[in-house]
Amino acid sequence: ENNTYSYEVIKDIADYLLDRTTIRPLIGIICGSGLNSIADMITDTKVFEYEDIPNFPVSTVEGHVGRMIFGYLENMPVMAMQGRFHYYEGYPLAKCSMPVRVMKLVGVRYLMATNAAGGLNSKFKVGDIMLVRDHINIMGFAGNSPLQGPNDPRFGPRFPPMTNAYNAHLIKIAKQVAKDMGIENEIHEGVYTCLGGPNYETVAELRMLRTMGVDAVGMSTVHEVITARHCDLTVFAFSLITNKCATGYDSSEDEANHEEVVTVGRSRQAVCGELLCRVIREIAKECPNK
Ligand SMILES: Nc1nc2ncn(CCNC(CO)CO)c2c(=O)[nH]1
Repeated sequence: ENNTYSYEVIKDIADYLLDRTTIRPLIGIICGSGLNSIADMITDTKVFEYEDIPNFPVSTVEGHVGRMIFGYLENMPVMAMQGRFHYYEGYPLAKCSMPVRVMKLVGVRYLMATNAAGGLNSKFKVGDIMLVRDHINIMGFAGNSPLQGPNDPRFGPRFPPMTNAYNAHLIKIAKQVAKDMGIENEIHEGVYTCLGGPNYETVAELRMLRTMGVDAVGMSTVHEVITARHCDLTVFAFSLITNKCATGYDSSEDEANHEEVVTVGRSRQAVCGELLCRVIREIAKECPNK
């Protein structure tokens, strides 16, 4: 059943974590495929393996470990998920997104989500970073939403708005940070969509998505962001473009494969980590009493 995580169960998980660390995170981070080293930058850590957290799901995807890391980045208290849950693993979207509600009840105010994605926009090169300006919730078009089922008003409203789901101020900061880092020609802004997976897309599906204005395709993030906006977290997200989507039928177009996704992720995680830390540094300046 979609909403197997009641407020009370989520609260118990949050309390389990809060009882075992004095760290009180303001920022929640989700590490995408191959981007686990972002969490390795966190200092003064308290690490929880997912399997040790009562009622928490476990990650089953290669390239995804399964632990929640509390600690500090740029002197900001954070909690980071190394390994997330995907719909293609057989988890309902509400289960994939429940860690965001745990973050909310732990006291987090910002969600920073990263993912690996296929580049659909022809301007994107492998290794580029796309700041998510907006998303298209394709799975929601068929009624598949993490918010399906009874609404608990303690999290948020029955019908939450999704305009400006991705905070424009943080996108502006990220673009300035990219300029400071000298990577403005590897940074883009665009629309992300999440498909159920685990199969990659057909050429016809990719052409349809491109026609609909999608710039990058993945299998995560959208439902986590919907859940985050429902409980009023400020959202920042970026996609690491790990491969170009094949939009032609000639065999020269490279076929997506997971090993390549993780390899590119690992090769670009330093710049991804640097970008995230510099945005956090700017957030820290705006949160005097952290
Ligand atoms: N064409 C295409 N290229 C991609 N590169 C990474 N991902 C994100 C999905 N990552 C999966 C499998 O690599 C693991 O979660 C995708 C995708 O969904 N589609």
